[in-house]
Amino acid sequence: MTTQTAASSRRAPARDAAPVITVRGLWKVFGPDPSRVPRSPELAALSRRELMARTGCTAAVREVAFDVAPGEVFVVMGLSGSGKSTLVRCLTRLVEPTAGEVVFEGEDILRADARRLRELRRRKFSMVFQHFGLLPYRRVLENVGYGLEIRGTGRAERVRRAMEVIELVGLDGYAHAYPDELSGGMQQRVGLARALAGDPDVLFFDEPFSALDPLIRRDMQNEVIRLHREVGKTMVFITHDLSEALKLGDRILIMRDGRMVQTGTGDELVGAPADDYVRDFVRDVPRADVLTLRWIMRPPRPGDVLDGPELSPDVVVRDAVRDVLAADRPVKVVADGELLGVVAAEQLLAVLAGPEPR
Ligand SMILES: Nc1ncnc2c1ncn2[C@@H]1O[C@H](COP(=O)(O)OP(=O)(O)OP(=O)(O)O)[C@@H](O)[C@H]1O
Repeated sequence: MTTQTAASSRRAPARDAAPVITVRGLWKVFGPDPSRVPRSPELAALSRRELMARTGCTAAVREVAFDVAPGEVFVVMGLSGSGKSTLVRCLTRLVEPTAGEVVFEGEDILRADARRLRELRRRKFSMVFQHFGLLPYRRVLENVGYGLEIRGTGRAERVRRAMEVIELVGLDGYAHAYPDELSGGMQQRVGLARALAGDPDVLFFDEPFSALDPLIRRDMQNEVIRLHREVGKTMVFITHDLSEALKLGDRILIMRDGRMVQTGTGDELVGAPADDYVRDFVRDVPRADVLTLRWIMRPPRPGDVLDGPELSPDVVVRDAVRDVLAADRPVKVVADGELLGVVAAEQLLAVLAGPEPR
C-alpha cells in the first residue's frame, strides 16, 4: 500500500486561532435512563458488555474531548461500531448528546433551541453522506441549489451559485443531468457541490467514499484535498480506512468502543502509537511515507561533520532519501535556525527496512 500524508501541499490549519469546534466530556448513551451512566463513575467505568448487562444501555460515545482548528481536516477513525457516526452526529445534534459540551464558534450548541439549530444546520454546517441522498427527480443544478432554496435564496442567485460550485467540483456540462444518469463518483461530486453551495463553516463527511470503487475513491480523496486547498473549509471526516485518514487528515482521532484512544497527526500515530490497538492499526503503514525526520533523527555526535545540507524536521522520510544518500555527511535537521539533530543513511535504513512500530 502506498500512503500519502496530509502534511505536504496542503493548507495548514490555523492552530493558534480559537477552535471552530470544542468538545468536552461528550457522552451518548442509548437505552433506558441514559443520563445515569455518565453521572455514575461506577457505571461509566463498565465495559460495553457489562454496561449492557447491568443497565440495558449502549454507550456509543464515552467521555470524548477534542478541538478542531479553523481550516483543519479532522478525521475520526475506528472500526465498525466504535462510535464514529454517533460522535459526529452529536456535533450537529442530529443525535442528541447525553452529557458534555459541544461549543461551535464560541456558542454552546447544546443550548441552542430548535430554531437556532435549524439556522446552524442551514448556514453553518453541511453534511456529505455515503448514500448521496440526492433528490432523484431534480436535476444536478436543483439538487445543488436545494439548500439555498430552503434558505429562501432567490432563483437567479441560486443558479449562479450552483453553477459556480458545479464547476468547482468538476461537473461542468452536467448541470441539467438527473442523478441516475451519473456514475457513483459523479453523484458524490454532486453531494460535495451541494454541501459547498451554502458556503458552510464546517463540512461533515460520514464515510462519503466507502461505496465507491477504489480508483474512483482515490480520485474523490484527491478532490477533497484540492477543494480544501481552494476553499480552506474546516472539515470533520469519518472513515474506517487508515490510508484515507492519513491522506486527508491534519489530525486523526482513533476511537474504540466509544472512547478516544489517541488523537494526533499521522506521524504521531505511526511514530508513537498509544497502545496495541493503535499499533495494530498502523502496523502495515509504510513508515517512510508517514514518519518525518523529527522521528528518526539522532543527536549530533562528536566527530560528526556538520556542514552538510539542512532539512526541516517536518520533511517526510521518503522525501529526504535522495538528499540524505547524496550527502557524504549527516544531514542537519534544523528548525528556526536551531540544530535539532542529524540524519544519516543508517537512520533512513532503520525506517525503510526496519522493524514494526514499537
Ligand atoms: N439509535 C441507536 N440505538 C441504539 N444503539 C445505537 C444507535 N445508534 C448506534 N448505536 C450503537 O452505538 C454504537 C456505535 O455506533 P456507530 O454507528 O456510531 O459506530 P460507527 O463507528 O459509526 O460504526 P459504522 O462504521 O459501522 O457506522 C454501536 O454499538 C451501535 O450499535
